[in-house]
Amino acid sequence: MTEHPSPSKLGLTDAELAVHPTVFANDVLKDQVIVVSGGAGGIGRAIAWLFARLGAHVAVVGRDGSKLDALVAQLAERHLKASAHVADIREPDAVNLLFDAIWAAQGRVDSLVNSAGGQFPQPAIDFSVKGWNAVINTNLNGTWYMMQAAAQHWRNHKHPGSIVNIVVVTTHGLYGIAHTIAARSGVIGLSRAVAVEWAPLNIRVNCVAPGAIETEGWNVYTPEARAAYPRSNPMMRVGSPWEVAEATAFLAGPSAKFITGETLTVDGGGQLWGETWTTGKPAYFGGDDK
Ligand SMILES: CCCCCCCCCCC/C=C/C(=O)SCCNC(=O)CCNC(=O)[C@H](O)C(C)(C)COP(=O)(O)OP(=O)(O)OC[C@H]1O[C@@H](n2cnc3c(N)ncnc32)[C@H](O)[C@@H]1OP(=O)(O)O
Ligand SMILES: NC(=O)C1=CN([C@@H]2O[C@H](COP(=O)(O)OP(=O)(O)OC[C@H]3O[C@@H](n4cnc5c(N)ncnc54)[C@H](OP(=O)(O)O)[C@@H]3O)[C@@H](O)[C@H]2O)C=CC1
Repeated sequence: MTEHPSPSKLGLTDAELAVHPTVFANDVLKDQVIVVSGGAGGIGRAIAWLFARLGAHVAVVGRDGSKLDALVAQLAERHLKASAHVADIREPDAVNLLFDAIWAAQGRVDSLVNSAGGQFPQPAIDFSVKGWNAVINTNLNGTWYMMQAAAQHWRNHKHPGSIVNIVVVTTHGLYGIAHTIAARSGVIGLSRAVAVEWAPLNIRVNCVAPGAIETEGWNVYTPEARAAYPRSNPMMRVGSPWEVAEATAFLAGPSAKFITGETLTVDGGGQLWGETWTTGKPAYFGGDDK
């Protein structure tokens, strides 16, 4: 994967996330257990901090154990409850064992937030089979394995639950990331379908669709593409992971107890106005990319 690292860190640091003001009351998720995939990434990390600060035990999931352990240590320093779980969401057996382990250790799971995911920018006409499969397996199949394992455990334990899937805004042709638009459209459709099937199990399923949110995940885009992201919406700025975290807390918790099958867009109005060119603006559209 080609990386274009920024000279400065993108997104929010743990020190900032520890004190960022929140609209929620301190104990709104007290005693709850929340699983956050991609919990050591940019958006997942903000979600982990917010949910832990709201009183939950946060089980953070990813492939890189050292990143997860470092985050759990940072949370523990502030007397916040968290545990680190290494798993590749593309491996259904590992995902099932993950939920077995969290239930065994914590005795409950209340919410699942799927923030693990990503893609690389490339014109669709040039996608390789391996590249296409990497994006579909991660974002559609991986998210599904997590959703199904969470729901099966809730059914077995006769416990209510809620799922929030972090997706991408799919209403525009977002140039250069067609594979992820396909995968995320699948997740949105799937969420709507199982919101109905799983309502009898007292499981709600919603999505949050972020616009351009500054995180280290952006290192897969060129500095020129990143510099243009503020023009992707009429607020003329990029979003913060905290803004996605608060929308996620709203949907995951009791504030959304009558909401299911919904997708909440957090994009500064980008669906209404703005330009997003993940591979640069082509000459055809008035840009200078050949
Ligand atoms: C309308 C509303 C307006 C809204 C405005 C929205 C604006 C949004 C702008 C930004 C959109 C989204 C941003 C984000 O989501 S950033 C945060 C997410 N994080 C990432 O994306 C991190 C990087 N991506 C990943 O890690 C992916 O998950 C990935 C699928 C690439 C990783 O999977 P895996 O580890 O399996 O992948 P590999 O590195 O092994 O690669 C597998 C094959 O994929 C192909 N590939 C990978 N990178 C590239 C590349 N840069 N170019 C072309 N092809 C690539 C390739 O075939 C790989 O195989 P090989 O290595 O063998 O060649
Ligand atoms: N930032 C943005 O502008 C936007 C982001 N999004 C989406 O929001 C989600 C979070 O994005 P963001 O936090 O910025 O991205 P990051 O790249 O910062 O974080 C993604 C996390 O996902 C984890 N992950 C990736 N693949 C797997 C896997 N197979 N199994 C387990 N964990 C995995 C990674 O951890 P590890 O490497 O340890 O496995 C990483 O911590 C993604 O789905 C992203 O596409 C949507 C719209 C815009």
